[in-house]
Amino acid sequence: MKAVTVSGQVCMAGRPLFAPLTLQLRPGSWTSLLGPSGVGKSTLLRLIADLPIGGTFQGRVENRVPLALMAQDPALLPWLTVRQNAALGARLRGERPDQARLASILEETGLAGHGARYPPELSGGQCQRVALARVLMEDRPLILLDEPFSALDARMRLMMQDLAAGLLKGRTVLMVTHDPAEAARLSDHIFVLTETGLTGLPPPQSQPPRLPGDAATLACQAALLAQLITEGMMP
Ligand SMILES: Nc1ncnc2c1ncn2[C@@H]1O[C@H](COP(=O)(O)OP(=O)(O)OP(=O)(O)O)[C@@H](O)[C@H]1O
Repeated sequence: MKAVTVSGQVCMAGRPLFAPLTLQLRPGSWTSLLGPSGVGKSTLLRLIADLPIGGTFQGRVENRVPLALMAQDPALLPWLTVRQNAALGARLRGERPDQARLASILEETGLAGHGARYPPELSGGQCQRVALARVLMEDRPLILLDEPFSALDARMRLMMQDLAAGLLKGRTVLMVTHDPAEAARLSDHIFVLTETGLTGLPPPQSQPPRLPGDAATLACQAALLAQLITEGMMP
C-alpha cells in the first residue's frame, strides 16, 4: 500500500485556510493532527474521505484506499439495536452481515452483553464503542477519526484510546484531536496544522499506546502544548 497523500490548498469564501501543504499517511501507522479551531483539520479529513467541503480545493489526493470514518458524534440510529448499529454498513448495502465476525467484534469492544440494547440506553462511552465496532465491521485499511473521544470523561477516554490502539493496530489511521496527551499516547506521527501549514513533531520512541504518565509521553505532550501556544491556540 502506498502512502495516501493529500497536497494542495483549500479556500473558503475565496480566502485560503492554510498555506499549500502535503500530508502523507504512512501505511500501517497512526498520524495525529492538531491545530487551532477552524484552521481546516476536519476539512482535510473530508478531502481524504472524498466528502464535500464548503470551499474549493486546489490540489490532489493520491493513492486513495477504502476507508471508514468515526467522529465525536457516534451517529447511532436510536431505533436500531447495538448489534444492528454495528452492522449498519452491510445493512445499508443490502448485504447480510457476517454474524460470526459481528459477535467477535462485539466481544472485542466489550459490547457482547449489550447487543440487544438500544442507543438511548447506553452511556457515552458505550455509544463510542458501538461506533468503533461499526468501523471494525467495515474492515477498511484507512480509518479517519475526527475527535472521536473528546466527549468522554478522562477515564473513559483513556480506556477508549487503549481499545482503539489495540484494535486498529496495523491500519493506517488519521486522527484529528485537540488533546496533546491523546496525540502523545497514540501516535507514530504528529502534525500541527496552522495557517502557515503543517509542522511535524516527534512522538516518543516507545510503541503506542503509551502510559499517560510515562516521562517521554509527558515530554511530547509538553512540546505539543508549547507548539500550540506558540501558534496562538491557547492563552
Ligand atoms: N460547509 C462549509 N461551508 C462554509 N464554510 C465551512 C464549511 N465547513 C467548514 N467551513 C469553514 O472552514 C473552516 C475550517 O473548518 P474545519 O471544520 O475544517 O476546521 P477545524 O480545524 O476542524 O475546526 P475545529 O477544531 O473547531 O473542529 C472554518 O472556518 C469553517 O467555518
